[in-house]
Amino acid sequence: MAAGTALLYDEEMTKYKLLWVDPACKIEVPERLTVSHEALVRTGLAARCVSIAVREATDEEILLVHSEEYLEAVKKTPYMTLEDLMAFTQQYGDVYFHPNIYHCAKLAVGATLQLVDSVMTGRVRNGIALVRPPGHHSQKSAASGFCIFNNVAIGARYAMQKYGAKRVLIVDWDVHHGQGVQYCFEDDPNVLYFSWHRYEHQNFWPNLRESDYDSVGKEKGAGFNINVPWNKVGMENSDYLAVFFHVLLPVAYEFCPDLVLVSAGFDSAIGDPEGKMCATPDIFAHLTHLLMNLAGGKLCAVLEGGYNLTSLAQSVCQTVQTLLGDPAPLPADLGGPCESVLKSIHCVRSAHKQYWSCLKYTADLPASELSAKSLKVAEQKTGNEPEAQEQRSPEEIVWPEPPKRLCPPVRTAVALPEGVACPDACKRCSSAEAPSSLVLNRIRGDFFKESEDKVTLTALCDLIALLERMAKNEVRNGLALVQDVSMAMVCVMQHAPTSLTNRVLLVCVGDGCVPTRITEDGKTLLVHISSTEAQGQKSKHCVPVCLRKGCSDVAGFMQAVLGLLLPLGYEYNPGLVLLVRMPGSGVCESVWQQLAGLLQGLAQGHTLVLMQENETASAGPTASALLGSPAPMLGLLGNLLSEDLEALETLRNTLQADWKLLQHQKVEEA
Ligand SMILES: NCCCNCCCCCS
Ligand SMILES: [Zn+2]
Repeated sequence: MAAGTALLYDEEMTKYKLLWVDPACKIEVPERLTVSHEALVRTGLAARCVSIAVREATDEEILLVHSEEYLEAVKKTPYMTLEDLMAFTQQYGDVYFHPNIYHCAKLAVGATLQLVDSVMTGRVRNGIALVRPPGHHSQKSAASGFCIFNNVAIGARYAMQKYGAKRVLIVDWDVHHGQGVQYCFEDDPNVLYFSWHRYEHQNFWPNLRESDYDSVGKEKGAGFNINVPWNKVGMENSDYLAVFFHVLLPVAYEFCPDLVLVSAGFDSAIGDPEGKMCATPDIFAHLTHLLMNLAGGKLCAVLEGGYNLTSLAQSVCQTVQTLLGDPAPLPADLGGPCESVLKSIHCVRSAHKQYWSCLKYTADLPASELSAKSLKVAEQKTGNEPEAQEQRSPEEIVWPEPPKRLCPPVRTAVALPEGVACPDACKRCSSAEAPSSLVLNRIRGDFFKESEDKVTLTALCDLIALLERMAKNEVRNGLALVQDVSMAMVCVMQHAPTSLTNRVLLVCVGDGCVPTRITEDGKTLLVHISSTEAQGQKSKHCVPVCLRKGCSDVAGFMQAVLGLLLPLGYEYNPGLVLLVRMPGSGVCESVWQQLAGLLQGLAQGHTLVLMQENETASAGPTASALLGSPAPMLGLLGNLLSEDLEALETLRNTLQADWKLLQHQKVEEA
């Protein structure tokens, strides 16, 4: 299993800049790279990465995307006079040339390809290339938006040609639409391009009609181009997460890529003069985490935009720290997506429902939306400006520093019955060392008035000992094999330190009943995925999910996780995630590992997995997920059962009054 995070950077790419006056280009400065790299060095993150040398791209590599005419023209720029450079620049939009920019553009592509090599060969698990000039706006025969060569588009073609990558997912979280990438792959079903971008009904650069949600790709590529327009500024963390849960992740898992490229632009962060959004830098820790179990963890992030030097540096650090495997606290008070984003999400899901079975049950767009589309086009004629923006200048906007992250010395502790081997790299935890007799008495008092079943008692104490070490942040997460998972659940809820259990997300996988004393204690959110219709009451804190084919239904299970469990978990923001595998759950190993991997984005990674002691075969795979190994790819998901999808949709529509992050469509105004 590949490990390690690559970091590609070379100060040579700082050696070009704007040589004349152009208000549209003055924000693209060399300091963007130096502040990012220096922040990684200062925080000690750079030292934890595997430094990979950059190189120049070859002509052949550049020609994977660009025309010979364009390449030949750019080759002449190093020898141009200032006047010639200005004249040459005139033919393109919002970009500038410099005698050294061709050299730097080759290094940006070369760095990207070195990163792809390192990940595809397994030298590292994932990585980031800090490059300039950026790439996602440049086209076959045109420079655009500070971009000369399309780094990520070339990277995708290179991965398919050299490594036989079948399906490449490109996630473009930059605040601008990477039209260059869209044009490159719009008829290619092997490259799924996802972009969100400031649009304001075509009033924002690059002001393209084809940046809207109804550009879904062409011919064989139909369905493989996803545009999420931000029609207002000021988008927040909840908006970004809602789009991941209700648009990107369900489709990305259905697409099942064997490589993820991120056009990592950070002009979508707060303080950026271009984006004018309000999402805080720590959101990139979670966006990164949510992508890290795709493609067996093969993720290459390539810098695009980001023009506020403070939020850029913080966002880069947040991304790298998560690539390195460190857990992140959730952003504070996550709510639901705003009205405008609800419309965008609904429009995108509607435009793509015919291509992706996970979107099949998207409700029709309200009539108002459809007419609004034509209305908006009408409005273009008037070119009316979006409403007045924040009066403060971007430099004056302040936001809290991203929170420090806990990194417990022990990643995974295990409480196992005698005779069960401790999985590699895990630390065995036994009560022999830890809790005072107080806990033992408490447990004895609760569980064993009469019989003194030593074995069970010891197992429960081992479990509590593990949780006490988790509460002290000596241990990040844990795995316990127990005789009776129901009893163990009750024991955890009763005896674990309250710092962990004041809000517990309890995820039960498989048939079986959960002790009601748990679901009524007001400090638990239960999500129970099983094959049986909900017997007990359904409530805000008790969410039964029924998969008619049971937990062995990979597609249904993943859609329940991505579109229901994760949004609930992020909004609930638990102190502990208790993941329980009920006896005979039938859940398949790789789905179980996906779940154990994804849930570690919550509770700062404090996940406790409970399994029946006879599931020793699953102890190894579960431990590897808890240790941070990416879950195996699921392969192409089978078709979703209509009844399950509909039931899931109904469940979300019922619960969204209480859980706003479940909102994903604009229901017809009453
Ligand atoms: N207000 C200045 C207009 C700049 N328009 C081009 C932006 C390119 C971003 C590349 S990520
Ligand atoms: Zn941008």
